Amino acid sequence: MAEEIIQIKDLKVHYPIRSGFWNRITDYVRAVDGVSLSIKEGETYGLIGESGSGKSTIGKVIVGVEAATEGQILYKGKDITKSRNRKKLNYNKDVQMIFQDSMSSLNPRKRIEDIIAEPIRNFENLTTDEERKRVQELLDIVGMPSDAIYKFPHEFSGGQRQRIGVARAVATKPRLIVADEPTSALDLSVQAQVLNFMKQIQQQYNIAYLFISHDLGVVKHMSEDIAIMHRGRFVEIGKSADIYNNPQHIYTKRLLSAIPIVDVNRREEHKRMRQKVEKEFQDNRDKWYDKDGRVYPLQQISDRHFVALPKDAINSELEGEK
Ligand SMILES: Nc1ncnc2c1ncn2[C@@H]1O[C@H](COP(=O)(O)OP(=O)(O)OP(=O)(O)O)[C@@H](O)[C@H]1O
Repeated sequence: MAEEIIQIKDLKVHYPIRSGFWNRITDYVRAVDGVSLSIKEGETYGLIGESGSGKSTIGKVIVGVEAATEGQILYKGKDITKSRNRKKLNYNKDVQMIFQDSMSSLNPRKRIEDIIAEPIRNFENLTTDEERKRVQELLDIVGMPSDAIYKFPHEFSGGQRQRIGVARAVATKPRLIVADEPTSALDLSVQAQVLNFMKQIQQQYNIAYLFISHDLGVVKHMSEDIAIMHRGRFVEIGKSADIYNNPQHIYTKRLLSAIPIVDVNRREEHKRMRQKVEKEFQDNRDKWYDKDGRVYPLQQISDRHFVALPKDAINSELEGEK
């Protein structure tokens, strides 16, 4: 069985809000408020939530561009919030990121050769010929022509730039890639191509992905395990098939009901189902959320399925156990 490559334990990221003449801290944005997850080697973990739920912040802490307020991140069992462990484990080489917006994440003034070679230069001492060979291999892997090396990012389409972003992320032969909405800026048909070759590369190189998206439909095709996030906390986590077939939290049900359906004959039925789910959500939100509008801690409901059950359900279960 695959080993866990990364474990996040009770991660919190709170950003201070300053105000007033003295610019004092008056409150905190609890962007991430106590989440735990683990990703196995070569597997994809899907992180789903609407805008502002805290998904990108988790990704940023993993790649080290944001700091954790509390909690631990273990890579191969070692806490990488300590810089000596990051160095010892080659963490910065092994963990890479793919961004949503390839136009702003690829330097517009650099040629593709330099963009892809940059991470290699940070970690390896290759000759110019060796480096060019590696860059051309990487372009080949993501299905781009070899003369792309002489061009600049604006000379490519969005889908092609996303491929270049993937080639760059794969350049250091990473073990884990944080993919933050990698296809949400692309047309549907191009999305499918990019997702397919991300899967191919994963199998070829045994890379694990943390796949971040607001789109449940996309994550379903990519991930073995998923977490649904809302206001900094996990609402429901488990095997993606279990959550899709048997969602338990009213928020998850609402997200699933919002996925558009293709079959025109079922549109009316789907509309009625959406209205029913929305009513359930509005009628019951006080039970499922605390006074700050946050979900309660996760409870295990079956082998790998955890749900942030309402407080009443937790209390009545405890009553039952007495
Ligand atoms: N540097 C920061 N300072 C203060 N607040 C921040 C900072 N970065 C993010 N936030 C806030 O933290 C919350 C979570 O942001 P985050 O970007 O992680 O959400 P997200 O789910 O990835 O959303 P999106 O899909 O829109 O990127 C938001 O309320 C955001 O405004």
